[in-house]
Amino acid sequence: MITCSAPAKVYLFGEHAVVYNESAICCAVNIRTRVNIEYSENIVINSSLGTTGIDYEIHPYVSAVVDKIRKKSPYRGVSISIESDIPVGSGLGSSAAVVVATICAFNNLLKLGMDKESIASFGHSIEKEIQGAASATDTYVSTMGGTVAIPARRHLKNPLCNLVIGNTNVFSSTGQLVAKVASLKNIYPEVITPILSTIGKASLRGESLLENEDYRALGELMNVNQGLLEAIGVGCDELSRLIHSSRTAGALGAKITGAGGGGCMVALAENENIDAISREIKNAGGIPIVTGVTDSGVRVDFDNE
Ligand SMILES: Nc1ncnc2c1ncn2[C@@H]1O[C@H](COP(=O)(O)OP(=O)(O)O)[C@@H](O)[C@H]1O
Ligand SMILES: C[C@@](O)(CCOP(=O)(O)O)CC(=O)O
Ligand SMILES: [Mg+2]
Repeated sequence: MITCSAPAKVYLFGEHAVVYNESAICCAVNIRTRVNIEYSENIVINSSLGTTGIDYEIHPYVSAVVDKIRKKSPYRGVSISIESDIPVGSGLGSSAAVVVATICAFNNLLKLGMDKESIASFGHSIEKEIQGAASATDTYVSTMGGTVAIPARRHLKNPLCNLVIGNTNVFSSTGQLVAKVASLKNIYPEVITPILSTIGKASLRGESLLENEDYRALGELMNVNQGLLEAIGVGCDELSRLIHSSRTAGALGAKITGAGGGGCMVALAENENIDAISREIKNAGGIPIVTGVTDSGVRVDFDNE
């Protein structure tokens, strides 16, 4: 049996805009998905979503990995069992983490000899296949860990501040939200394109603020980014409540992370405000998760094959 795990991620800046090649800053965070794999008579995929064979309804991402690897290097069967601390369909990159950890597990079981760059780019091809348009950000950051400036893939200083995530517990499908932004951009290109490009500029400015450890300004620009995400239609009442409560409780900045339309927000917080922010997220109907950036991307946790 082999166990591989991969982390979730949050965007300090740039979700959605990054799909149109604008800049983004994305951090791997300390919440992980673990994938166990072993040889078996046939193909079994087990997760909190159910137990299936190859099944593009219930396990589209894992099924796509299984199919693609089988074409490259045929094998008889495997049993895959997934345990995850990352809420599914919540903007924390659960899809990227499960894809990257599954590829890593196959890589070790079948001795495919893939390096991390190949795992990340294989992961991106799967996200594109299932999600429709998809940036390479989630799969890259989940593979490599750390705080990464996109598109340069430059590792930045990890923020010394805390990250308080608030989960609305409202499921949102990334594919649908990406399609919604595409449709808005199609109808009003002269309005939406500059908004996406301004998000990219906020992100670029964020790179130097992060390097200078100017978290006050970083938070202020995260709030600007939030306004622009609202403008492209990916906000919702539940997210707004958590974002505004976090700011009232002292967050330096707070915004959606990931696709939006539900899912999670992230607040940048100094130590003394963590408890108040968590409490206010709870009072506003959300589930708080206090976390930090991890440098540990995808990894093998156990291998006795
Ligand atoms: N633990 C898991 N086990 C099986 N599939 C998962 C798991 N986590 C995520 N997925 C897959 O990823 C999908 C959610 O991906 P997505 O819509 O991109 O949201 P996000 O990546 O923000 O969580 C799920 O519907 C499921 O297909
Ligand atoms: C909206 C987007 O920028 C991020 C989506 O992240 P998540 O799947 O919601 O965790 C899409 C992408 O980059 O492919
Ligand atoms: Mg996803």
